[in-house]
Amino acid sequence: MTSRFPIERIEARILDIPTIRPHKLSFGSISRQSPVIVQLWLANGACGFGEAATIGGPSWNEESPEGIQHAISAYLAPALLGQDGACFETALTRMDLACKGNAFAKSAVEMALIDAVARSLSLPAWQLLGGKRHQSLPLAWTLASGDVDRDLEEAQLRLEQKRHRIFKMKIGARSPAQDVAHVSQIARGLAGRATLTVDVNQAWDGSTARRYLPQLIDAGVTLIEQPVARWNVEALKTLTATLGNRASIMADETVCTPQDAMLLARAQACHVFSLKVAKHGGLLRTRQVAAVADAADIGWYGGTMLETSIGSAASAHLFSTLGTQHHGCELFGPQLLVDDLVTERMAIRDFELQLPDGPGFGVEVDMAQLNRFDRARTGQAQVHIDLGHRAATL
Ligand SMILES: O=C(O)C[C@H]1C=CC(=O)O1
Ligand SMILES: [Mn+2]
Repeated sequence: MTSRFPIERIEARILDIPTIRPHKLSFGSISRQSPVIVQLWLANGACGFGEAATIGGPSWNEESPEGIQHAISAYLAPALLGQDGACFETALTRMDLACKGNAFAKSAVEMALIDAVARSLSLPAWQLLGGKRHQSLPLAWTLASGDVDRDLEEAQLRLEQKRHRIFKMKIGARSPAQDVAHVSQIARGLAGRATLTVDVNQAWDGSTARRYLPQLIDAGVTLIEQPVARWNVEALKTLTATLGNRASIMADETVCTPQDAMLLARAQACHVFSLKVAKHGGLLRTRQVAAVADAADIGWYGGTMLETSIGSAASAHLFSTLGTQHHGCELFGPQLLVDDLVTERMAIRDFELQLPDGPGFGVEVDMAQLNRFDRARTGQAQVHIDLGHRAATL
């Protein structure tokens, strides 16, 4: 069989882009994002873009920007050069043979491949991913300044602008009692005008979660993300069974592979999966995890790793193809960054992200912006996270 879209060149670079304010999570505080941006050229001249963003270097999970860039240039790119770019599954299998794990790195390459092939065909990426079912999705914003007044100010503004009315609060860095007080104050300030989520990012053990989650639910929280360590499926299962009639439990770090999804589904250990293209290892594998959710009557949420508009648009194309049992999305990454890499961002109207059309992912990359933030040009140091008072308590 002759190759229709031979892959000619693949390049990966690390960018450093400051955030508009410190973003505080259970494991530390970040003040910049360091996405890896992939460019993939086909022999026909088409070029696609992909992105893998981590949070706090290798703090959210094992992969770091430096490791991702290395995996791509040393192992994944050589496995794909000269291959037919249109055979997406074969490309994924070749990457698996060349490299175990490294889901984020693979996702960035697969993204660039799908963008390049879709552009060659003058099609939106969603056309290659099953077809568009949603024109827009409710868009959440994360309140994570660490300060109640600042969080409330941010939320008020975003409500007035009709951009967001779902707010996710990052907790788990302070004591559970302090977190309950913080969340309750915000809930009182926004009463009746917003939906509230908390993301504990694995910080609590099972008994802390059993004791404090009911208090957060009493305060008005309706969706609870990854309250316990990613291995702690037993605790997730208990929380799902006991809190299920009052709030939904969402798995994030626990659900990466389709096998993780099966395990959670069999154990009835959550109500919702947070889907993230990077942790699932690409757009196609995110569809596999979503299919398990669908088959098990589990809902989905369009998650983010705080990508620029490149990775966010790619995720938006995929999310636009998924089923109806969703809890909206949080593709707000571009808004948290001081600047973006595309000429025009996806639009937000009436609290909803307008899901883009093509060609490819439907965003045009501004090469001057890529060069402006390129670590190879700016010579920035590899500083990713401030462990702050979390480390001081150890
Ligand atoms: O969900 C996460 O764990 C990571 C990320 C998503 C939104 C946000 O503020 O942080
Ligand atoms: Mn999360």
